[in-house]
Amino acid sequence: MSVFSESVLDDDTSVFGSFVEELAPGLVLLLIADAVWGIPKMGFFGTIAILCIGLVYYFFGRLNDWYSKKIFGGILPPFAPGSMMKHMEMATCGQYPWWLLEIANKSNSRVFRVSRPTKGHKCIVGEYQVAREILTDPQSKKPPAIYNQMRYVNGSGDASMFTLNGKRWHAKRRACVPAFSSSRVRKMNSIALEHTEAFLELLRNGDGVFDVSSDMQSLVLGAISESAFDYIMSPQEKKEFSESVRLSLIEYARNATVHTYRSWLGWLLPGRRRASVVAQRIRNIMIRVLKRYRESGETEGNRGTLIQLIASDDNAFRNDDEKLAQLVEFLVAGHDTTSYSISWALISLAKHPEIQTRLRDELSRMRPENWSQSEYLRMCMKESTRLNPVSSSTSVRVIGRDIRTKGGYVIPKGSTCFLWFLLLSRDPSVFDDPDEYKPSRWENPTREMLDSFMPFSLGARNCIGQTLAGAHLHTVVARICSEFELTVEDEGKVDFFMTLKPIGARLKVRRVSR
Ligand code: HEM
Repeated sequence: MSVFSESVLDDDTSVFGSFVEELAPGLVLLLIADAVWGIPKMGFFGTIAILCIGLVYYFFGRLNDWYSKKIFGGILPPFAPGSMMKHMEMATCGQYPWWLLEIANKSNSRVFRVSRPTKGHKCIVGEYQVAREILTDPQSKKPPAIYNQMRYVNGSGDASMFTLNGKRWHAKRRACVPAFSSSRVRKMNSIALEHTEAFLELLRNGDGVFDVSSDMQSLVLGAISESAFDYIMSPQEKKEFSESVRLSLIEYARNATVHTYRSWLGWLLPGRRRASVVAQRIRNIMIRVLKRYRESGETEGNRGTLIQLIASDDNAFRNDDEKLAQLVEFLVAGHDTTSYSISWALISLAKHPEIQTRLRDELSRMRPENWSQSEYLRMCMKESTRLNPVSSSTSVRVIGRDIRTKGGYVIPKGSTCFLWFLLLSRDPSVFDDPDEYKPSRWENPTREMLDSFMPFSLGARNCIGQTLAGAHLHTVVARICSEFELTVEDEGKVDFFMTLKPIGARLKVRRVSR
């Protein structure tokens, strides 16, 4: 599978690049002044004065580092190589996680700062002790500047659980927790199994090849919509929803969080206009979901489902806009992550026939209702989630106190920390052969391995849907593998925005006797 191949360190523009960028405000002023008055009219001293502004700006940056050291009694984490422009370019391309992983593996610290044109320190965190400390600290907060962008995805710009801090977040979370009780997850999972059976029927009658990401997206979207919202999505709606989510996440979750000016320019930018149109389409689908629920009302069958809990709670969700925003969020957060996790698991098994055969043998010795207890299935799923954690970077926090890294650096209070699960789960000092798919490594895991594995994040803001995701992952993968032998027809390519996606990967299936 093609991943990032060009080495960042071969293209190290760090020293010269950051100097030029930090000098840039002075140069820009000079150009403006030249255009307005003409440099000759400004005179020699005027030109020097403007250049000095740039220099002061540059030295202030250096001074800031020195000052921080004085205040925090520690050295700030090192800057990642690469200029600010390079980082912004990489952060908006699909190869960003691999690029950061390469930086982490080649540098002496898995915590490093990156240059962004916004206030405060920005740190990439790839050290599990620091990640755990940040995620479990009640003083850590989600930065509104980043999470607020996600609000546009629902078409109204209204707040939802994922984007809020404080009391309003807590009320929404508490209202939705019962939808993920073990009995509800069992019911939801039995619907996912029905959708899997329908998919297997298509495989039996198909040409023996399937596009793993798009088929798993369709399967999981249908299953979550039916089981959590009591709504059966048409194939057309599924397609429209997936495509709209893709386009709106590219704009709001990726481009606008890096280029903050995009929010100010709004309708002037084609990407922003397009994202706004597709966000309305997402909202329209949810309006139909809510309308259908209201027509049928609360029934024995839908009691305790997400739609019933959200629609009937006027305190946690104060109006229809908030209800719709929350419904969108669940479908977006749930289907993308779960379907790509299933896809990665199937791809890993397809690439490793001996592991696949061992798994199939183990499943064949068990009754299907006991598959979830299969130790080998659990190890295979854990390993594919470690190797390709779909939510590689969804956790961003502003820290409420100074935090010291293993190497003795200090991340100062108020820094924005991007927690990269890919960097944790491929740390060579924790995992032997970190880039290899080896389920057996989980037979006797070390404490460090267990502590580095946090695909659903940690603390109060961990994933509310993790039990459902885990159940779907085990059920769908086990059911497909029990009947079909998988091989890779086309590896496709890896893409990243919000989640890590195996795009265009096609698997070949051959039916095995059961
Ligand atoms: C393999 C599948 C999944 C993965 C890897 C995953 C991962 C995550 C992660 C890492 C977070 C925390 C983000 C943060 O720290 O800011 C999160 C939050 C969340 N997830 Fe998931 N998730 C998955 C499936 C689901 C499902 C199935 C649902 C619901 C149907 C869901 C709903 C949510 C929601 C609503 C939040 C926000 C929780 C809050 O802020 O209190 N996720 N997820």
